[in-house]
Amino acid sequence: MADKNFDGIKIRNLYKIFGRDAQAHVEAVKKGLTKTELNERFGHILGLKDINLDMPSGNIQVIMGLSGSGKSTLIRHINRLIDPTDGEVLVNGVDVVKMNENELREFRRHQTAMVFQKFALLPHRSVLDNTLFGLDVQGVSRSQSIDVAMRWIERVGLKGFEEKYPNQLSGGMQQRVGLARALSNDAPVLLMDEAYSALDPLIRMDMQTVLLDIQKEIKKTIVFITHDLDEALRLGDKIAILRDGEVIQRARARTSFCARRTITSRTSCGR
Ligand SMILES: Nc1ncnc2c1ncn2[C@@H]1O[C@H](COP(=O)(O)OP(=O)(O)OP(=O)(O)O)[C@@H](O)[C@H]1O
Repeated sequence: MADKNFDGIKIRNLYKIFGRDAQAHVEAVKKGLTKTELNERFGHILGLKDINLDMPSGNIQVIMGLSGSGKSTLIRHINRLIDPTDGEVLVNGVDVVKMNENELREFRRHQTAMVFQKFALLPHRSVLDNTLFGLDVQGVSRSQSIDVAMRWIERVGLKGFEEKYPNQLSGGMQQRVGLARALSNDAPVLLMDEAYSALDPLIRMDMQTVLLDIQKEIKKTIVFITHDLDEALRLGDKIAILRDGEVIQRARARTSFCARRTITSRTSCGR
């Protein structure tokens, strides 16, 4: 289970500029150069601009926004699949940006797990073997890892399917495997990038229920990206909305009246 002393995720003054000479333009962006100007004058793309977010331990932080608003860029900074142009990404008080290669490898293995939109299952591995994958990478012994994997397979509702292969499962079932694999790692941070967007609406709701149920028990720090307002309001303890790489609104959810009003009226309510 997640460490009670885990200090959550704090993102401070994060900027990402895509292009060959990104660093040369960050001061100008800080002084007000817009995404359009940066692109037209210098051929660089502004991915993120001055992102500041506090994601407390045990919360589900939803990131919403239209296509191209910067959601994937943001979540990929948390496990440093993308290096920022400027700023800090503090996970449990440690700046991921400053980690060396070894520290980063250990951090990714033990502190974070990811669930992907397209499931990212290995087609020639069974449900059990897919679920074991992260534990194999962590070097956990087989006897121990099988116990852990079987527990999560059961918890996500796939007991009896351990020996099936991904192509023998529906999309919803495949995503349950993705979730079981991520949870088996027991990392305090769970990153979910459009994890449910490929699922049919009823299955999607089902998976939201599975996640909320499990979260009551595991209390991970979850970052969940979605395009869908209803999903955001159902899942999020906190919601941040991005546009053109900037946070344009924040809301607390599941007090959903306030959040829905906030999102539709473009004002702020809660931090
Ligand atoms: N490797 C890259 N090189 C150049 N520009 C990029 C790169 N990755 C992302 N971008 C740009 O950064 C901005 C944010 O993209 P990002 O993929 O994070 O958006 P998104 O909100 O996740 O979109 P979607 O919902 O379509 O996945 C966009 O303008 C995009 O074109």
